[in-house]
This record gives sequence, structure tokens and C-alpha cells, in this order.
Amino acid sequence: MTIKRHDYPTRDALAEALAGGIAAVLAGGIATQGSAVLAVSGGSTPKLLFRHLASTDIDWSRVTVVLVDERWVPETSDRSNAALVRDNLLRDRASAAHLEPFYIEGLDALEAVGELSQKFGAFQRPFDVVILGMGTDGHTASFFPGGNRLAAAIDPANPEAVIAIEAPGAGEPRITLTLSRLADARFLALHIEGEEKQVVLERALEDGPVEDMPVRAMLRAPRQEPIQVFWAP
Ligand SMILES: O=C(O)[C@H](O)[C@@H](O)[C@H](O)[C@H](O)COP(=O)(O)O
Repeated sequence: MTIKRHDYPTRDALAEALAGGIAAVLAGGIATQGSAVLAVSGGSTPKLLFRHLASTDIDWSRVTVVLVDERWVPETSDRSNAALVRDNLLRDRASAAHLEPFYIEGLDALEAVGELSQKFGAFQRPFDVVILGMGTDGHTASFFPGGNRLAAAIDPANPEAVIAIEAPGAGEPRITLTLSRLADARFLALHIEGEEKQVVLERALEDGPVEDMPVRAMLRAPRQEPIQVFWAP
């Protein structure tokens, strides 16, 4: 397992640096492929990062933004990751980017999986950039301890792009990109903040079952490049 730590004195300094790094990788993807895919997490941590990223000067019209995972709620819900991205990332210069959300009105997460798997399975591989978060229970994406499809979600040989998952700590049912779609990203960052998450990360880096702390599956995934861990107090 290789990680590279990037520690910053403040969350704002972290957001500025990480936004700059993401923008550079996306610009490289656009230059070489003509377009780029950025996969982002929801939750509370990425808001400041999104604000910084939105003002970076790249050709956002060539960027497709996808969600690492989504809570199965409409965009009118304040739990919607798609709404978080629309409100905080798809603005300023980044308003030209295209968001490909997961939520489909009228279907539950399980019913939507077939259509979503097809759609997201057809996306270019690998993604240019994947930004992960982490919960204090050791989940990342929607790979939750006790998740009903956790084994399939973190199976590196699973050919499916997305999976529906429910877990005691997850709130509503969720849709998540699978580990196999996330782990081969050209630039893969774990964005965590606060002392508590630092301690959780240290525990995750120790030996122990992935089922207890599913972020381990990502930290242990074989990669050419290290996972870039961005942390601020
Ligand atoms: O939709 C989600 O909940 C996420 O994508 C999830 O994996 C998130 O990254 C972590 O739960 C951290 O969340 P916080 O940033 O709120 O601590």
C-alpha cells in the first residue's frame, strides 16, 4: 500500500492546493483525450474544495463530473450529493461542466442499478480524477461496514460500474461506484480533515479486516501511483 501525505495548516490552504492539483490533471486529460472525467464525493468535507475548484481556469465544458456515491434522494433534499455539487462546484468557471447524476425519479436504488451500470460502465476508463472522503467508521464512497453488498462493491474483479448498497450507518439506500471503477483513477486523492479522521486513517493503515474499515480496500488496492492523502486539522 502506498500513500503520499500532503498536510496543510488550514482547510483553506488544503482546498486551494488540492483544487490546483485536480485542475492540472483535468487539463492534462483534456489536452491528451479531448475530455476529462472528475469523480467527487459528497458529505460536508468537499464544499470548500468545490468553491476553489469552481474558480480554476480550465476548459470546464470538456469535463464530466460524476459522483463517487449518492444517497438515494431527489435533488430537492439537503442530503443530495448531486445538489451539493450543483450548488458548490458547477458555478463560476465550472458552470460549463456537465454533471451526470445517479438519481432517477420514480425508481428505487435497486431498480435503477441496471440502467446506471450501463451508463456509467460506458464511461472512459480510467477516470482522470477521483476524490474520496472517509467517515469516522472507516467507510469511503458508500463502502460501509455492514453494507449488504459490501463484498461485491469492494471486489476488484467485479465488472459492474455501480452497485446499490444499504448499511446501518448509511442513512438512506445508496448507489456507489465500485472499487474497480475508482481505484485505477489517474489521480486518486483521499481528502480528510480533523484530528479524529487522522486517527481513523492511522488505524485503517494497520493490518486488519477490510470489512471492519472498508477504506482499507481502497488503501490496499494495487496502483501504479500512490493514493494522495490530503489532510488539514
Ligand atoms: O455521500 C457521502 O456520504 C460520501 O460520499 C461519503 O463517502 C463521504 O465522503 C464520507 O461520509 C465523509 O463525509 P463527511 O465529509 O461529511 O465527513
